[in-house]
Amino acid sequence: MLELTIGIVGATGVVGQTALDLLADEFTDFKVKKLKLYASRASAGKMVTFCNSKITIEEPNLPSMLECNAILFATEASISTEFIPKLAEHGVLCIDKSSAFRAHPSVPLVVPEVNGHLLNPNELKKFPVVASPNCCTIPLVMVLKPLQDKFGLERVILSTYQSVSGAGKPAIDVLTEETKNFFVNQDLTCGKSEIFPKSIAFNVMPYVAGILDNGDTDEESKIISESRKILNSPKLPLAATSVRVPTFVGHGESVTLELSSKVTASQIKETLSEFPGIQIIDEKSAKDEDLGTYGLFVTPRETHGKDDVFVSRIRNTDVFQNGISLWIVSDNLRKGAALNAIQVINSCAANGTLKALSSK
Ligand SMILES: NC(=O)C1=CN([C@@H]2O[C@H](COP(=O)(O)OP(=O)(O)OC[C@H]3O[C@@H](n4cnc5c(N)ncnc54)[C@H](OP(=O)(O)O)[C@@H]3O)[C@@H](O)[C@H]2O)C=CC1
Ligand SMILES: N[C@@H](CC(=O)OP(=O)(O)O)C(=O)O
Repeated sequence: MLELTIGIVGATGVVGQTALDLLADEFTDFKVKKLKLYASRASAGKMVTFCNSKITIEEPNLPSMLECNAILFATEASISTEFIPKLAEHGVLCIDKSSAFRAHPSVPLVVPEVNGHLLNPNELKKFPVVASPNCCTIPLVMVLKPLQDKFGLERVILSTYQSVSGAGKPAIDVLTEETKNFFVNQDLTCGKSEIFPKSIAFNVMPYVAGILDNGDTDEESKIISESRKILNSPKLPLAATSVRVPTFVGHGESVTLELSSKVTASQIKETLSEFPGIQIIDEKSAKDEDLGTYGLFVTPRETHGKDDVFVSRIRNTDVFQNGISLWIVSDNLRKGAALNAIQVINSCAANGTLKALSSK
């Protein structure tokens, strides 16, 4: 098995911490020979325990990062922009969780189950950078891809229900504080925090990141453009409304789509259940005792710590000629972020990319 030195930039954040958990689980096909952790100046010097060894957090710096075979960037886009081109030049595989390189024409935007064939060792040898999509894009394309391949995809209308962990660790603290304030001080002013423009506790907000000139939010625009790139369908009509809700982990997505041919709900179930990484929980006619762990449908909280993308509430709708509505939910920190990135490293270990890069 390939033994690798792996780096995580943003190791103290929610995505970085999830990546650490996943690497400690040893679910990967490669072995972590050495782990190097990076965060901001405020965290530099702190110790993190990983598999019984203590690792000192460093500020990102090129000499140290060049010791890595692969680095996961789980911090803001400006850090990726600063370091990734220099590391790539030296043959370090960079997996970027930020949005910095997602639209770059020479950078593959990869969900391994959907377009893992883009992890081509010959191409990655030239520029070893892989972008990992937005946490709503990943589960959405996991569901759209098998339907597109089998039935043809005409259009998509999406509304998201995004947990606060999508906005990082400080956002989890804001929801906790606002909730405590309500119960302890009976204070529920609709004031803004440093993270959200209005109070998020006991509220919902049709606003995830800034609003662009066309009226979409930045989040909506990313979901649209990234889905089109991954599905290789640059003109796919896709309308998205991103909504922040007061849950901690797990993003939900309500999707209505039009397919090119007439399809029943049971054909959709059959097709999706054959796709790796998807679980269908949609037993509306079952008796209570036969419903299993998740019951009739899956909620965001139930996905916490789970790797799969869950699909429920699959049904025909007459709003389009061949219309289908369904509910998607997954752990935004796992498949929506850290897990997808580690799967990319895994695939690059398996297909010879990392071996080719180390001999560069
Ligand atoms: N959360 C999610 O669901 C998803 C997040 N992403 C993307 O992943 C990235 C990380 O997000 P998330 O974990 O949620 O964010 P967090 O706010 O939880 O963590 C941010 C991390 O970045 C570090 N950091 C901040 N400034 C610097 C710096 N100058 N140099 C090095 N490290 C720095 C922080 O270190 P310190 O603790 O020292 O401040 C911390 O480790 C972002 O690009 C985000 O857009 C993508 C998909 C989903
Ligand atoms: N913005 C998303 C998470 C995220 O970080 O997305 P992106 O990597 O596209 O900025 C959310 O808040 O739920």
